[in-house]
Amino acid sequence: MSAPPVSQNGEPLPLARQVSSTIYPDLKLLDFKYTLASMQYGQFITHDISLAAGSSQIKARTTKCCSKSGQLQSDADDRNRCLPIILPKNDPQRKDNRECIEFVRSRTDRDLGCGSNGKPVEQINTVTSWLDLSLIYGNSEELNHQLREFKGGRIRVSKRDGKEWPPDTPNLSVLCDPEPGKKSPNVCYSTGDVRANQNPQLAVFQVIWLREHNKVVDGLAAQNPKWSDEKLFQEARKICIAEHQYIAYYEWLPIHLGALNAYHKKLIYDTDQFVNDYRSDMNPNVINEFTTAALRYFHSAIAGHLDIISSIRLTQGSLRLSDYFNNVDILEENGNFDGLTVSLATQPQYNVDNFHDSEVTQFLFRHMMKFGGDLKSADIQRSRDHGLASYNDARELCGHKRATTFLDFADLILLPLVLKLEILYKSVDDVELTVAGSIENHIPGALAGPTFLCIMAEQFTRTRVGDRFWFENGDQGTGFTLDQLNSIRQVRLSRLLCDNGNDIKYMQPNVFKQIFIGNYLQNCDPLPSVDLSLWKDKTRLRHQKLNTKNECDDLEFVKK
Ligand code: HEM
Repeated sequence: MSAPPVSQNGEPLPLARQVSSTIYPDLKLLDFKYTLASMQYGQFITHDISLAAGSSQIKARTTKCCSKSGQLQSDADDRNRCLPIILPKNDPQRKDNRECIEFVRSRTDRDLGCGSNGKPVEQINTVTSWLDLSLIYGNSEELNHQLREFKGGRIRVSKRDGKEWPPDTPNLSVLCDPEPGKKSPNVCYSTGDVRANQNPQLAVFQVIWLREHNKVVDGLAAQNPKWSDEKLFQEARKICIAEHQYIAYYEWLPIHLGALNAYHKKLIYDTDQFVNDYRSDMNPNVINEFTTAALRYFHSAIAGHLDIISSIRLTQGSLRLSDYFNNVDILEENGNFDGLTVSLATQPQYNVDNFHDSEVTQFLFRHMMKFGGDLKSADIQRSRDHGLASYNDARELCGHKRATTFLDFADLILLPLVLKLEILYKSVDDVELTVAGSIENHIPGALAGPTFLCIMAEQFTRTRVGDRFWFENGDQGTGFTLDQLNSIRQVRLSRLLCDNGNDIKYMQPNVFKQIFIGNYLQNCDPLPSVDLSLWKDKTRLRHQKLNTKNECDDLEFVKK
């Protein structure tokens, strides 16, 4: 019902940390094509659509299963709350007298008293599953109201150095890990998502999109001075969500799923017309196998250091990621905001493969300690916590032959890695989706193997087809006009970085890709942006014209 899985013969599965160190060693291989923006936008998309209730994605929780210094706590045996990640005897962290890494189980429908008897528990997503910029606008009306200024349709900001930043949170010690003993006040942003301060470049995107909303809203207000705060806010929100959906599906997805694959699966369309593929019977919720396994595969693209890079792409400094988890002070110091933004568009992401940077596998959220957590172990432990389908089940569901021997896995996985699976697991049916899915050979043109691609394609279909407000659908009441839609289809993330950085003058058109032939660094101005004049209220104009000509009868006719 809720117990984590054991192996087919009833013995425990290999320790998650053992699997992590055997399959995912630290090797820093740079991707020669894609930038850190590609990795970081993936996390931004994730935070828009998924946050498992109860899982700590920023720092240790109050329920302690394993202390910060790595000792099992009294709650550790409470299997409803705790599943501490046990360190194997030969683990490097054992030398520091540590025995475990903190792991609190996700909350389920049973915890909320709404599970059904006799059915396995289900985890709960605490954010809206739609791609709706909920991490900027909030996941509830209450939070949305806290975030709004209720003047001119704007989102509340703090102004510092003449720039707009998200307001400071009153929950500094809950959401951030402030630097002890620091003289100047610590910055900790209050946004639509609790994870906004988790790492500096995630926070960069939070700031960019907040400023984009306020930029769009000011543009709309200039076109339509009579519009109310509510009208301005909702129209700007609708435009920003459309821009985000366009960037996610037409810029980001083709890189990760493969452009042809995305096209054939009807995730993207080559058209200048409306596309209305909404299905009221489509469940848009995030699939557990997607969010707890497939999408997390891109954790391997995380770089353990972040460069600070000038507008003309000279590296001016570098910082260690684990020094800046849950601490975004750096964004507002010494003009670093632009330096970190430009670095997103310049620094290569790490190869999407089975290697992970030790900044996230040894030092995650370490906050002044020598060691910290291990993201890969957490991914494996979380997949057990959520009771995911096995690799063999998922593989079969996605149209591949069910394996009966380990060698059968060699159709999709390189032999040396199959052998590692055989050493770790007792039976082919014990092999976990999150593990084997992440070592499949990539499909040409995509950044994942067939099983993860199949799960991701299913999810991204549900996310678009299950969205009644999908930006391309041309709904008469809620959608855009064709001109407006085609203007949104011009937008690029590059232009957003230019417009909403502090003072960025140059950018390559596709910031997910490194500067190369066909993607040269160029002046920001010619990069396309949404033409807000298309939102000038035509009905009012026409109304005025007709009235001035005293043609009220014609107006009645037009209305009809
Ligand atoms: C510096 C970058 C990142 C850090 C530090 C980070 C950290 C984390 C942490 C701590 C968790 C929770 C682990 C658990 O206890 O279950 C998590 C969950 C997750 N991450 Fe990341 N992550 C990063 C980037 C990414 C990227 C690039 C992607 C995908 C493109 C991604 C996708 C996910 C997903 C899908 C989840 C599960 C969310 C949920 O449903 O609760 N993350 N990440």
